[in-house]
Amino acid sequence: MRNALIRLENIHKTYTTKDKTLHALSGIDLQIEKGKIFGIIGRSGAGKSTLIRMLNLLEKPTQGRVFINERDITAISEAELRKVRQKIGMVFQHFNLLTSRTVLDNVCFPLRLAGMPKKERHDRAIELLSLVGLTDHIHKYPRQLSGGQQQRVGIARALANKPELLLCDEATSALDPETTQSILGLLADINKRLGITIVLITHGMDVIRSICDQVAIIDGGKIAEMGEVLDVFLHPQHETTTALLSESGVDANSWRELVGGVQGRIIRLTYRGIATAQPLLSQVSRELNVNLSILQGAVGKIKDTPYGQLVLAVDSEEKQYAPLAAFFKGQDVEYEVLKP
Ligand SMILES: Nc1ncnc2c1ncn2[C@@H]1O[C@H](COP(=O)(O)OP(=O)(O)OP(=O)(O)O)[C@@H](O)[C@H]1O
Repeated sequence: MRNALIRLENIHKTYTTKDKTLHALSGIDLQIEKGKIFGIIGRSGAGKSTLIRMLNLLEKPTQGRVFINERDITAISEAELRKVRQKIGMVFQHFNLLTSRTVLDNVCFPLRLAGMPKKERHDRAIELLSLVGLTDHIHKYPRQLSGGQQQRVGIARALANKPELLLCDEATSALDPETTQSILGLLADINKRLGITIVLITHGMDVIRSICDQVAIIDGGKIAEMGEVLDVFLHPQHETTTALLSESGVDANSWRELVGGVQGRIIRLTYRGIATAQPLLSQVSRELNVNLSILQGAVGKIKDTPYGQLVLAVDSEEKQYAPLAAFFKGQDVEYEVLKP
């Protein structure tokens, strides 16, 4: 891949305890492009935390290699690794702030560790706290802030050393839905404005849908499926993906329950980048004299792209099917026959 910031090569992680050996990750190959937001989703115990902690080697692989900017960081000294880690920010589920320090001091802390002079780190921290919208709270203590505000401090702190990569370990799991959206909005903004690559792990497809460009679904320590979020949402291939989508209200298969009483063909139309296919349906129905009834429909937005997917029953003369397919293909609408 051109522009890969991260490349994992055949990563295995085995935990050995007294009475058993557990394969937390088995043969993970993965590339993450610079400037993207990459989501890792899976059920509890699938291996997400182990995987994200591999990216800064907080967790060392039992086998395999981790490359950042094509440099193998499994083969460098601890001192070099510390420098690499300074350029990787990390945001945690429970914020991990220093409770006895003010908001300002929390953000200054990593800068002090990096050896930045006092005045400079003060100015940089003020600038970062303004970026995350906390200018009015810099002298407060973490306990005086809401969960969302504490996470904003966590994000400002993670950005302190101008990282190239931001790792978010369930960054919104402890927050209510509204606060989750505002934190996701902040992360998307940071990605866009500062060009920082973000890797996040989550249990929720809604998080993936809101801000990610690419997604990997992991199951039992392996990658079940991986790709562009739009493709994975619209054409899930693996049963874990389908189950996770269905839990977040995206059920691509409910049309099957209606299919018994339907005459004619069943087709599926998928479109991206246009808000609604309604005018196309009216036009084709009029021009080709076909009756279309909607068995299932979903319209929405994935990140910034509107999309729709409609399952239709077509009542028509046999000779009209070919022009019908041609019409949609000509409109950049994907046309699939689900039942001939
Ligand atoms: N230090 C450890 N020692 C032994 N087993 C571990 C250790 N860390 C993780 N595991 C095991 O490895 C597997 C993967 O764990 P991991 O925490 O990566 O999953 P996860 O997908 O992040 O789960 P969750 O969503 O619940 O956090 C689990 O079976 C877990 O019990």
